[in-house]
Amino acid sequence: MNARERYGIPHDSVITIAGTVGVGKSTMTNALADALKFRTSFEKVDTNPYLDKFYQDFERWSFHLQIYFLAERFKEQKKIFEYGGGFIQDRSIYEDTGIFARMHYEKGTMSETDYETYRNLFDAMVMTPYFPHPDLLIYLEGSFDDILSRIKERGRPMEQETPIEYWEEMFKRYDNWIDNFNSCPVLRLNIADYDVLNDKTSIEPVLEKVGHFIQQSRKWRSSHLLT
Ligand SMILES: Nc1ncnc2c1ncn2[C@@H]1O[C@H](COP(=O)(O)OP(=O)(O)O)[C@@H](O)[C@H]1O
Ligand SMILES: Nc1ncnc2c1ncn2[C@H]1C[C@H](O)[C@@H](COP(=O)(O)O)O1
Repeated sequence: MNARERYGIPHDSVITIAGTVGVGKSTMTNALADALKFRTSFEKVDTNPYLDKFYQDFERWSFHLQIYFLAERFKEQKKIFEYGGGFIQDRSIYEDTGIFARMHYEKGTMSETDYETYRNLFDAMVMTPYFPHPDLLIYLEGSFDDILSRIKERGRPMEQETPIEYWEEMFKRYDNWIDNFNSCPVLRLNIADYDVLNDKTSIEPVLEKVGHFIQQSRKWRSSHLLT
């Protein structure tokens, strides 16, 4: 029996991994996809034509970058739908608006007009009854110091040159955002409680929780459709 069957995880599940920059989303995406034999949907950082420019000048490029990310994530969403699920997605579409666009608007590095335009587009594309929400959002959390060490260790030049206050602000916003998030079921995991890089067996308790959560949420969804 494979891991997916062992933990009762449906073959068409869609699981999205959320959390602040550097917390370990891509690593968890790979570990889960490998264990479940699912496809992956990654953010393409290296080929993003705006990301470097954005880190050099937030005001000039924040709108362009949000539109780019929105288009990319929407294409990925469509791909996941066309395959009929069975995906692990690195970062949710909800974080683009709930964290990034909002933060840049509130900090004054995105104009009100640009923010409104972006929000309207986001709501028209995503917040419709036709948008398939994931079965589960896995939220990765940890201490600010641990996350900062991971950003440093990974060493993307644009992130190294960004002031620490930017990461601090994002860290606080994530805390608040996840406490109020209700677009799909959430499983919170603390990065101190597993180590999928150095201990391959530490994915097992994660899979067990994932199976449990997805079964519960599917039962809930079907009973609400029936009534
Ligand atoms: N369990 C772990 N223990 C130690 N380092 C980790 C762990 N998970 C991820 N990392 C490291 O932390 C850095 C950021 O991880 P990554 O998965 O790229 O984060 P994200 O996708 O959230 O930005 C990478 O250098 C990665 O190797
Ligand atoms: N919506 C976004 N706005 C601004 N910056 C973003 C957005 N989504 C991702 N990013 C940045 C943050 C990181 O520098 C890279 C990749 O994110 P990661 O959390 O490491 O996967 O893109």
